[in-house]
Amino acid sequence: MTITGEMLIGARSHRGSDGEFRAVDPATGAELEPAFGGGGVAEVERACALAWAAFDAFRETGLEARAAFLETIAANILDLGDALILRAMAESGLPRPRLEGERGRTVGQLRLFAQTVREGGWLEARIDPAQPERKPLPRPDVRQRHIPLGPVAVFGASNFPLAFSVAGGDTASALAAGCPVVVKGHSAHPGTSELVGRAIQAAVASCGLPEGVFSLLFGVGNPIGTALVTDPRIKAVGFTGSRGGGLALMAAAARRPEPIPVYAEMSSINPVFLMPAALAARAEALGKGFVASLTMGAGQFCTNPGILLGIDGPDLDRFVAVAVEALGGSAASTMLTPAIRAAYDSGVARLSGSAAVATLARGLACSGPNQAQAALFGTTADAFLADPALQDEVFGAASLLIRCPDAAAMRTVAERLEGQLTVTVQMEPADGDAVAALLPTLERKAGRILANGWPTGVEVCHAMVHGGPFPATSDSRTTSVGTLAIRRFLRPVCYQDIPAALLPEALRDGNPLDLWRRIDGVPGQE
Ligand SMILES: NC(=O)c1ccc[n+]([C@@H]2O[C@H](COP(=O)([O-])OP(=O)(O)OC[C@H]3O[C@@H](n4cnc5c(N)ncnc54)[C@H](O)[C@@H]3O)[C@@H](O)[C@H]2O)c1
Ligand SMILES: O=CCCC(=O)C(=O)O
Repeated sequence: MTITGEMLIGARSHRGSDGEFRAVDPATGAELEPAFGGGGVAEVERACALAWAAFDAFRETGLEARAAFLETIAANILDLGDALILRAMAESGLPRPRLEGERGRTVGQLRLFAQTVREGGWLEARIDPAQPERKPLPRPDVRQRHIPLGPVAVFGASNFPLAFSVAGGDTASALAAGCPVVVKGHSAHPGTSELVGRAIQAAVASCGLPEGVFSLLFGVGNPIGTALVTDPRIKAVGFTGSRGGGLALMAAAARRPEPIPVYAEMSSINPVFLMPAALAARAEALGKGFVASLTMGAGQFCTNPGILLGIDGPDLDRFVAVAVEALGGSAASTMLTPAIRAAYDSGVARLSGSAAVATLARGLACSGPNQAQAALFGTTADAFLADPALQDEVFGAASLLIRCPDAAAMRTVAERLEGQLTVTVQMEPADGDAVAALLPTLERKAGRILANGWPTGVEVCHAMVHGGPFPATSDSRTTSVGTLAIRRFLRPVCYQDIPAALLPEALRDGNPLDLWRRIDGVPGQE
């Protein structure tokens, strides 16, 4: 399939005329063909008009039809073959195994949402039958189902050009909910975005859906994103990116005459608590495991372990010695974009320039453009508590070890942390009491709590929470990975004393969709 540099607006391909840009191969610095035409207000207007026109029909598609649509997208992505992997490698600098794995994750995510749509539990159908004889007042017939919010704007993330981009979790969960999607593609991987976008566009056509169900827009700079978020037909936003970008879009959405939710995943340093018995039992293995997680994907994971806490002592010294050796031998890696590399360098300079921070190790020297060295820094609990800037995210393979004098200091630092996507405790059974004392704090700080794993590597499943309190995300009640993500794009509607013939299928007597429903408070398949 040829990459044309065009946007996809409903069924049409369209070249924008508001400037142009090219992808850059971060490993070489070379620009990649073709040039992509930038879109503006006119393209946003067209895409949103089509999305709104498609909404009522799309939201009433049958469960099987919508599930089949998601599965067709998955099949179309696989049919792109190696061309997709080669383009994504060239645009991201990420290695083939990573991208092939990410393609599998993207396809699996679409199929998991298809299964979820078919099951229908997301409708959360509830029926409280009328009780005309009730005294002193009769009870009306009250029924509830969830319906989609409306067209959703999705911002593709730079660091996962497949699993968090055009057909990523935000798009998959929004489409599963019955929401048309307008994607603002990331300028770091426009060719990858166009290929996947055409896979979705083809699925819309082959499944007989209204063309406005999906559009893909590109723009030069930020104006197009702001125009999209402020278009009145857009009813929610999915975003993964910088804290600044997320906050700006949240502000734009809040200023609208009709404010809308922006589900932004922004920043997290994912603290790892090295508990005493775990260090005593396996400090060396923990040191190696930490460095492997830190340097995965050049550290460009939102789940990257950016901070470690341990209690001072010889076992922590054992951990440091192994981590320093492992990190010191880690090869420099190509980062996604010059801007992300510059942000990383700036963060590393800030830490290494702090009088309260020691540089414990740096990775092997860079040997090509846009490469970055891993870094491990150390400080004390007191110094960390004295300088809030020390918990600012450094997006990349850099981490800060905090030496605590005792468990109480570890708990004090934990209380001071901002909201996180993940917190991890490396523990042995003998650490149980200490972890129990920490857990209430950890629950208040994070969306996901791990024991003895590493935060990088998010399982796409029903129980996953990839979210957390601000500033990890804009809404701690949600997740952007896992089937609960569909909830972000749904709202409940109550039907009171509505004539049976006018009720949606999900709420009709006889349960024609064979759903699990809550009848008079009792769950079942009546
Ligand atoms: N939390 C995460 O998972 C994650 C992922 C990638 C990047 N990041 C962070 O973001 C930084 C920059 O990387 P990035 O380019 O992916 O993120 P970014 O926030 O700069 O851009 C993400 C997308 O949002 C758009 N955007 C950003 N700010 C905007 C604004 N004010 N108005 C309208 N649209 C806006 C961009 O055009 C892009 O399409 C990284 O250095 C890192 O700190 C975080
Ligand atoms: O970068 C954000 C998502 C991280 C992720 O999905 C993973 O760790 O697998």
